[in-house]
Amino acid sequence: MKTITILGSTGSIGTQALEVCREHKIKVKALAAHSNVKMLAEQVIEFGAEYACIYDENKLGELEKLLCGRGVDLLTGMEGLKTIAQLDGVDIMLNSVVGMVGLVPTLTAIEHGTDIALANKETLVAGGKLVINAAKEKGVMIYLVDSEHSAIFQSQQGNSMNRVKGIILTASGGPFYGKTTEELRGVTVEQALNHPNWSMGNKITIDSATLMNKGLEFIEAMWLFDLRPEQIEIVVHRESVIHSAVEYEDNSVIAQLGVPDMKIPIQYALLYPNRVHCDVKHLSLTDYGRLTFAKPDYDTFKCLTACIKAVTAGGILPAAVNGANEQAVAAFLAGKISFLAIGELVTEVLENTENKEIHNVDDILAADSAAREYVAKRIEEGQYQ
Ligand SMILES: NC(=O)C1=CN([C@@H]2O[C@H](COP(=O)(O)OP(=O)(O)OC[C@H]3O[C@@H](n4cnc5c(N)ncnc54)[C@H](OP(=O)(O)O)[C@@H]3O)[C@@H](O)[C@H]2O)C=CC1
Ligand SMILES: CC(=O)[C@@H](O)[C@H](O)COP(=O)(O)O
Ligand SMILES: [Mn+2]
Repeated sequence: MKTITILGSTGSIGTQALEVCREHKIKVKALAAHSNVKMLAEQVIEFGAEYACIYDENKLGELEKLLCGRGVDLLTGMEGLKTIAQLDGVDIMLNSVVGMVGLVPTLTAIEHGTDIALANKETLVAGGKLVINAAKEKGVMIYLVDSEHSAIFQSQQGNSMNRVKGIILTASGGPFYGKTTEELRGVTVEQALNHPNWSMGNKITIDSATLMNKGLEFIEAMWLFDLRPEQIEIVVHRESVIHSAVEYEDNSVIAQLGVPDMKIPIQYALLYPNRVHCDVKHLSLTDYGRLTFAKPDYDTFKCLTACIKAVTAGGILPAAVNGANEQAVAAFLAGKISFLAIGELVTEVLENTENKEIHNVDDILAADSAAREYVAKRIEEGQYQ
């Protein structure tokens, strides 16, 4: 029986991962959330976890009350996440927290030699070089949860002798596909959260609407599959049935398909290499009738362009655009800035960040903080309402 830990167990990925654990009898040793103390306590009780971490210290007292007398080790803050990342006897740590906060726990688990199932894409965007190098050095496996990267990985199975020419990274286009900048002026949070195909947490759903998500995934793919920017073609595929594809040297293209349900890649990551029953709908291609493909609109969706420019330049710029985006998305969700301001702020940070090489994790954290401060200041100045 496999034993896992989950950071971000109360979120969209975390709760679906626990469904997989329930169905496939995976032992859950530790769980962590940010502030949803009630759901965390319920999960800890149901799955018999030995450790529980609530990141927000102010909620620790409440967690103590909810888990009183159960012999669960209670943790908080970054130290708590790092403790979970270094537990012995764990086969896989699923990192499904949202945002850059996942970077240090990922590096800690790798250092400890624990395999990782990675949903937390911001970790690779900001710290790809450190994460990949550390994983190689320690011989740690990174199982991929993001649907496109799981699809690329799945499309490579049995092809280790074959040369990859490039990949096709599919994008749904989000709720605002086909809209002009003028039409995007004044769109609401509710409209931006209305993803056509996927049910996900708020931050990634906004990233899908701005196409930042595809920019983050472009960077993620470069690190995971050792690709150059020109080897990645982004294709808008409105139906989200083809989850991405790999093109080989002979121009043969191998893709992974399925209904848009994260249970498939989550289960594949946790049970790899086994394919067993998964509680999702059957894919009926005849019900779809036809599948469509188009080029993305790089002018309107500025975040996508900013990500590609950032990763092409390298250094701290991917961390900077990611930090700017995290700050801007939080402000948009809080009703402080417009939808279009997200792309403008991310671009502004890209253009105003002096690039540097990354030597260690502090370089990444500093670039992230500087970008966030820049965005917060611009919003405070009233530039982006
Ligand atoms: N949802 C999806 O389908 C997909 C998501 N991803 C990626 O997976 C990650 C998670 O996404 P998603 O599940 O949608 O996000 P959600 O917002 O639904 O969930 C985020 C989870 O992270 C927890 N969390 C946030 N900050 C911390 C922290 N500092 N310490 C501990 N826990 C924390 C939250 O706890 P709390 O509930 O207490 O706030 C919650 O459990 C993101 O990086 C996203 O890009 C990738 C592909 C698909
Ligand atoms: C489910 C998943 O992996 C998301 O990252 C998804 O890709 C979002 O869809 P789009 O960014 O393509 O709209
Ligand atoms: Mn994805």
